[in-house]
Amino acid sequence: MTDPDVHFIAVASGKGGVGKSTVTVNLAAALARQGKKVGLIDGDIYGFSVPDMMGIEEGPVVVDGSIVPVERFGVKVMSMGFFIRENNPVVWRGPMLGKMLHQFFSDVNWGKLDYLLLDLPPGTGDIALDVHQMLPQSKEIIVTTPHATAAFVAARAGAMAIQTNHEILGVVENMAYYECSHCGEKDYVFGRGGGGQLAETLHTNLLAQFPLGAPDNHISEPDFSPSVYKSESTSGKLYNELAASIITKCENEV
Ligand SMILES: Nc1ncnc2c1ncn2[C@@H]1O[C@H](COP(=O)(O)OP(=O)(O)OP(=O)(O)O)[C@@H](O)[C@H]1O
Repeated sequence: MTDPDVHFIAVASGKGGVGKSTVTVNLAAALARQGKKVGLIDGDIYGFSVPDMMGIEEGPVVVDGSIVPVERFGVKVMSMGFFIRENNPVVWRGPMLGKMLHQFFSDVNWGKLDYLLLDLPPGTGDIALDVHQMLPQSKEIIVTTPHATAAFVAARAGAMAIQTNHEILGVVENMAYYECSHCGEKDYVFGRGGGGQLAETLHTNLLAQFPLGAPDNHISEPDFSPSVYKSESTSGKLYNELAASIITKCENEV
């Protein structure tokens, strides 16, 4: 994957469970809805979850010696999850995982892409560092919840991005509030201000704030997925706005 026209965007977080993978798959789907050619690498190699979150049931196929990624919601996806039977844990050591990730870039037939998103493992461990170094040209989005501690820990992931010379596109605050479906009032159940505070610490912008709430998807729908919000839902619209601002940031630079 050496095409100079591809925008690489790594999505990082300090802590696990803040919604990094949710943000990655939804941003990828929203970019695809805006007509972009999008790839997604599930780099959370021990804790892969992207295929399940997107409702992918099939695996990639090999054509002429190269792996063809699975396409879902217009997004081409590669994940360690495709190569692990059932839901077994990955018991490989770091260097093997690094090699595997390398192959996701080199041996996969991505075709023409505008954006390649990378769901990083949480934190600042070896694999996160490997991935940062593997993609020197990558930009980054840092995901946090509004809680002050989450934002504090996420600042370390931001510092890693800066140390590896990755440009930070901005901060996304997930689970920012709960909006009452009856009266519309917002309840800041996990506290307030973490995203803004993190953006300030990293000298960047708060790009988006996503509310609490699972997608209103039903298993009987033909394109069911547990985690991709419908375009016309409240969160889906916010993801469309985030995708538009990412496109502006990435494509309008000189
Ligand atoms: N805005 C949200 N509202 C409700 N639930 C959410 C929201 N965002 C994420 N979740 C849920 O929170 C859980 C953690 O989300 P996710 O897996 O995206 O986090 P993560 O940061 O990638 O975690 P890890 O790095 O540990 O894999 C999932 O069950 C997901 O469905």
